[in-house]
Amino acid sequence: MATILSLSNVNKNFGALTVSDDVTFDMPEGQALGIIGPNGAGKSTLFNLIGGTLAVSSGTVQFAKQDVTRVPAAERCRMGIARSFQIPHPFVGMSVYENLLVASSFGNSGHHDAKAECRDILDRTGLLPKANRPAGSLTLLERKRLELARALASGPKLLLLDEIAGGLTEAECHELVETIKGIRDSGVSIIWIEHIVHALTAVVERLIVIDFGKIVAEGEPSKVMADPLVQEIYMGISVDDTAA
Ligand SMILES: Nc1ncnc2c1ncn2[C@@H]1O[C@H](COP(=O)(O)OP(=O)(O)OP(=O)(O)O)[C@@H](O)[C@H]1O
Repeated sequence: MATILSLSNVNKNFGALTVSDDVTFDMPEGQALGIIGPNGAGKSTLFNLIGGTLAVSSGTVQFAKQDVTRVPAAERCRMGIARSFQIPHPFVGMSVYENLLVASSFGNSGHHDAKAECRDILDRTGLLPKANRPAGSLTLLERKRLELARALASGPKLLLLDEIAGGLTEAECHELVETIKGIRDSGVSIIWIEHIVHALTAVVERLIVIDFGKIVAEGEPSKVMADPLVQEIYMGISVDDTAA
């Protein structure tokens, strides 16, 4: 399987604060990869470095066999890296459908028929009945779906999902997981940062744990979650507690 994304010794410092610390990993095309870690561990920063909204302090980012370390964010989007944000900010005065058309015109879509493609994405993300509603009138779940749909409309090869399930009810979360599984099964590579671990592990086949900007564990999700170090870092269960 070809490598879609490769990070080599990526570092990011804000003054004296190191937020990405020698991050190195390869991601095969078509993989669904989860990233977890405590608040402030540097997860969203990593997305900013992959998407190009932040420049690395050192190290390299390769996407689809090209060195994109110095490539601006808009160009990376056109190359096929799309992202959903923790807090959705759609164009609230535009319709849901128009929001997708905007994303399609800026992205990597190259669709022969962008309108038909956007309608198909609305259908796949459950937003077709809301297509002509102003984006500002959507519920939280619908806004999350729109965030996903806009990212898809840009024609991604790699989709970065930043805490997309946050704030949803259990039932809503389940609905969204099914939609993301559909995207994964269509062959789009996915990296998903999420605190709702059961939602994440329902989709991803590999998990990376970040703490203080450093990768501290990675591998098959159930094995990673059973690692005592991960339990201590992520869930506050210390090895001593379990022994008591
Ligand atoms: N532009 C910036 N300037 C200075 N410090 C920053 C900047 N962006 C992020 N940080 C700091 O970097 C650290 C990592 O932030 P980041 O948002 O990447 O963490 P996170 O793991 O995504 O957290 P959360 O789970 O809460 O979203 C935090 O201490 C944050 O305050």
